[in-house]
Parts: sequence; structure tokens; C-alpha cells
Amino acid sequence: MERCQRLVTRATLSFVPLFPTSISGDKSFVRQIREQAPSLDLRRKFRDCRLRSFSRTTGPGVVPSVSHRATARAAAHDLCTMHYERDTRYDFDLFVIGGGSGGVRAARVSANHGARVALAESSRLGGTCVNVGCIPKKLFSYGSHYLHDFEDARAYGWELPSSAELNRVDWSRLIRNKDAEIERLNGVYQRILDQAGVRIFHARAELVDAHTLRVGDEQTFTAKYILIAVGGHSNPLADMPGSEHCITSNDCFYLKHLPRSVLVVGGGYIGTEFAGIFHGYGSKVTQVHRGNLFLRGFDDDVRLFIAQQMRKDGIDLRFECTVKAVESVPDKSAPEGRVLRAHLTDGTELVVDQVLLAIGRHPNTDGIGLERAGVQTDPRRGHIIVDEYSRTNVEHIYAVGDVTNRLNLTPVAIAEGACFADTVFGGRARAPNYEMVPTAVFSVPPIGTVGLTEEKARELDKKQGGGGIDIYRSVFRPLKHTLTKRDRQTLMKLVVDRKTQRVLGCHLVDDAAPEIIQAVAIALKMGATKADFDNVIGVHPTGAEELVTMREKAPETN
Ligand SMILES: Cc1cc2nc3c(=O)[nH]c(=O)nc-3n(C[C@H](O)[C@H](O)[C@H](O)COP(=O)(O)OP(=O)(O)OC[C@H]3O[C@@H](n4cnc5c(N)ncnc54)[C@H](O)[C@@H]3O)c2cc1C
Ligand SMILES: NC(=O)c1ccc[n+]([C@@H]2O[C@H](COP(=O)([O-])OP(=O)(O)OC[C@H]3O[C@@H](n4cnc5c(N)ncnc54)[C@H](O)[C@@H]3O)[C@@H](O)[C@H]2O)c1
Repeated sequence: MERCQRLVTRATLSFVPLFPTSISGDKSFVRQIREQAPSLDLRRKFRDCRLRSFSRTTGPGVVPSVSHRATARAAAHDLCTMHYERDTRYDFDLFVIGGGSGGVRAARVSANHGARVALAESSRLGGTCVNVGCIPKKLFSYGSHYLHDFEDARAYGWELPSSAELNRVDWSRLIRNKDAEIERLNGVYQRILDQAGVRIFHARAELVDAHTLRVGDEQTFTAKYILIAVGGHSNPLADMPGSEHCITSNDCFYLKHLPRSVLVVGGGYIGTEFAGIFHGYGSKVTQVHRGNLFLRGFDDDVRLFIAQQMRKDGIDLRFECTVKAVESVPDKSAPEGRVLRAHLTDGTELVVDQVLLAIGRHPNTDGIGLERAGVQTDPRRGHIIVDEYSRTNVEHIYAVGDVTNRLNLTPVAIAEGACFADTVFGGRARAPNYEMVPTAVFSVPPIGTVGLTEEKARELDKKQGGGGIDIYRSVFRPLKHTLTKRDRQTLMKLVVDRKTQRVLGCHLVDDAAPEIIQAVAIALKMGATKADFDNVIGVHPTGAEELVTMREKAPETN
């Protein structure tokens, strides 16, 4: 308390008059106040004296620079938004287990609301997305397009060496460069949390009881609120003979060699993205999926179209087929000193360098003491059960992100984390909104999608005895490939409610689809009708202009 009084006094007596020129020292001062001033009252006093000092320095004759003004306003806003009165009966107001997408956002926003926050991360900050998910995957995806791009460049006049000469990949350089970027991002996350005043433990944490956590082997802390944001892990298909020879998506980012051939098992996001990545880098790829068509949950037109395009590119895509056993066979000529013989359910065998299991992910709920705290999980799938505010059955324990198995996407985990923080510490109950969440599959070519599929829209329409669904579909060769002659097509599709004319879904397959779909999602979330789309003038020449020029309804099939 005394220390805080001193800080406030220092703010009024010495710091305040220097205000316009000591902005850079200012941020750390705000941080100090956040960390040291336990009472809301003291923080408010500091805020008030800050605001007074600012208005004094902006009096006649003093013109603070724009950046000074912005910094001061931001700092004052920071302090104004501290709603939460700390509870000193506990070591922390909030303990976050897991420093991935959801956990980091929740920790930062909660600290900004004035809570004393700790976060434990057993691996690397940033979690799946930063270390072994979205980011390295997208970097690999960029990298995998170059050979095609070089080949296409010839049609545009470029004189380049032959494809055989171009097709040489220094895989270790890719891994090194990727690692450096990920390390940089780990540092960014560390700084974000440090600046917010979050205490970070680079250790595993588990629940001892409903308010107590063991952190690493030795430390124990109490917290008023606990947030579980531990994510998930790949299904290792442990029951399959030879599964120990297979890799998961995590391993793809650390392979010593580019595999000459890969069997990809699974027809979801990860399998389809890695099939494209390895194929683009020059591996011979076979992808198997146990169902009759992969990418379940996506629009059927998109699923068929992507399958067609991938096959044209040379990927061996097999449906109603999966792997039943894998053997390791020594082979001195193979990069790994062995090859893998995969036995498939269609009766065939494949000899490959790697078998990638991409058959879904399980929540990390084992061994974190949920039972000791009385937190309920789903008996079938193991995820933590939460309500719309991400609260578990235990009043002060919350969970966000993949461990709750709602929509397992990074922006969703982030939104859940932010809503949690605002609800518990920000004085504003906020539930994440899962309507019209756009998503992309970075396959080759990529998919961008938002809203209802045609199948889902028809099903709902039938249930509601509605007036029917109109489909607008366009398939065309993108302008770029008129010169390259590459056998590549774009698909654009709108699903429209016939009665209200509201656009219920948009499904794109195109190199630009992941970028375009973000903006389309805004329109759909605002309730745009087909006429709204038609009223917009296109951007020419682009593929996206097709979205506002589709006039012909597709013939009725149902
Ligand atoms: C290959 C791949 C590609 C993906 N690509 C995309 C994409 O392009 N776009 C997209 O939106 N989503 C993508 N995702 C999904 C996305 O990564 C996840 O939805 C997101 O990371 C979930 O965030 P989270 O906070 O729930 O968990 P995570 O990010 O997984 O974070 C959980 C953290 O908790 C830590 N942890 C676990 N147990 C403990 C413990 N007991 N103590 C301390 N720490 C612990 C883990 O080490 C981890 O860092 C991809 C996923 C994968 C696997
Ligand atoms: N671009 C993105 O946004 C992106 C990219 C990667 C992952 N993700 C997220 O991560 C999640 C996990 O991805 P995923 O591809 O592992 O899972 P998924 O659920 O998308 O696909 C799993 C696939 O494995 C198959 N499968 C499941 N069990 C099987 C078994 N025992 N044998 C054979 N096949 C089996 C399923 O039929 C399905 O095709 C995704 O659902 C998504 O939410 C998102």
C-alpha cells in the first residue's frame, strides 16, 4: 500500500510535469501501477491525476505531438477500463493453463481489466497455431506453390531453367527459416504478456483442487478464477499396428528430409492441406479417406470440385479406403534409412517414405486434474463442457478454445478468450457469436466458405416448410490460366433463400478464396440479399467480380 502511495505521489509531483516528454517511460509506469496498485481506488486516483496532468500540459502554449496525445489517451483508457477489484485472498485473480491462441488473449485482456493474472505454458508460447498449426502450415503452403508459379511464368515470357532443374528443394533451409520466424513470434507473445503484467510460468500446470494449481514440480498457487485453455493433440491411431512409424502434423514441421512419397490418412482440413503442400514440394502423394467423399461438412459441390482438381494435379485420392497396418522396412537408399509399407483397406499396399495420420484431434483433458476440481467433460469425446460464456459446471472455472471442441479455429479461440475476460473482469457479459464464421482450407486450390451449405440450407428449409432455396453457381477458368493453359478452374457458389432472398451461404474454390471470403462474411452477417450483391459494381478484371454478376439460377436438382 505504501509503495502504491509513493507511486501515486511520484506521479503527481515529479512525473506529471514531465508528461509530454516522458511518454516512453510512461508505458512502463502504467505497467508498474497495474502490478503494484492492488486497489481499484488507488488505480483510479492515479488515472485521475494522469488525466489532470494531461489537460494541464495541453493548456495554452503547450501542443503535445499527435503521438504523445495518442499514447496518453491510450494509457488513460487502459486505466479507465480497469473495472475489476482484486481479491487478495488468492495468489492470483486468474490463472490460465495454456498459452495458445485462447489462453494468451484471455490473459492479456483480463490483465488489462485490472486482474492479477498468471499463465502457465508447458511448451512454447503461441500454442498450436503459432508453433505447429496455422502459421508454419501457411508458410509451407506459400512455399509449395513456387514450382507451379515458375512453370506458369514461362507463358508470361520468362526464360527459366527446365522444371527438372527448378525442382530442387533445400528442405532444411525451409525448416530453418520457418523456425526463426516462429521463434520471433514466441518472443512477440512473451512481450505481449509481459507488457500486460501477466506472470508467465514456463511449466506444466494442473489442478490440485478447485482453487489450487500445481505449477511444475514444486510450486503451488491459488487463484480466484481458473481458465483452462490447453488445446488438443492429434489422434495417434494407437490401436493400429505400426502406428508408431507414422507421423502427425506436428512432425511435418520438423522433418529432416522432404519425403519422396507420402501417404496421407484422413480427409479433413489437415490431411487435405498437407496433401497439397507435399505434392507442391514434389512428393508423390496418396490421400485416403474412409468415407465416400472427403471434407465432410463442406458444400458437396466444393468437395467434388476439389477432388477433381487435386486428381488433375496428380494426387492419388482414394475414398472408402484407409490404412490398416504399417510396417517399417529397412532401405539404405531411402532418406530415413527405411521405407514404410502401408496396408490399405482396399487390399493394396503402398511403399512410402512417410505416413501422415491426419484423422482428427482430441482435447488435452487427461492428467490436468479436472476430476479433482469437479470439472465435467463430455463422456464420448472428452472435451470440457461449457455454457455460452465458456463457464464449466464449476462456477469459477472456465474453458476456451479447442479443449471445448466448439469450432476449432484460432480466431474462435481468441474470441472466446476475449469474451471470457470481458465477462469475468470487464464488467460486461459477452458470449462469442458463432453465426457466419468464415473458414478457409489452404488446399490446392484453396477453399473459402461461410454460412450454410446447399445441403444444410435445403434440410433446414424443408424442416421449416419454407419456400425453397436458389443456387447460383459459376465455374470458370481464371484469367491467369488462359495463358498458362494450366487445367485449373474456379468455383463460386451462392446459396439463397428464395422467399427472403437472403444469401445464406457462399462457397469459393480459387487461389484468392481465403482472402475474398473474409469480406463476403461481413455482408452475409449483415443479412445481405441477392439483390444487395447484384447492386454492387464488380472490380474488373478479377475472379471476385463473378460474385456480383451471377444472374442465372442453377437448374433445380431436388
Ligand atoms: C496443422 C494445423 C493447422 C491449423 N491451421 C489453422 C488455420 O489455418 N486456421 C485456423 O483458424 N486454425 C487452424 N488450426 C487450428 C488452431 O491451431 C486451433 O484451433 C487453435 O490453436 C486453438 O487454440 P487453443 O488456445 O484452444 O489451443 P492451443 O493453441 O493448442 O494452445 C494450448 C496450449 O496449452 C499448452 N498446454 C497444454 N496442457 C498444458 C498444461 N497442463 N500446462 C500448461 N500448458 C499446457 C499447450 O502446450 C499449448 O501451447 C490448425 C491446427 C493444426 C493442428
Ligand atoms: N485451415 C484451417 O482453418 C484449419 C487447418 C487445419 C486444422 N484446422 C482445425 O483443426 C481441426 C482438426 O483437423 P483434422 O484434419 O485433424 O480433423 P478433421 O476433423 O477436419 O478431419 C479428420 C478426418 O479424419 C477422418 N478420421 C477420423 N477418425 C479416423 C479413423 N480412425 N480412421 C480413418 N480416418 C479417420 C475423418 O473422417 C476426417 O476425414 C479441424 O477440424 C479444424 O477445426 C483448421
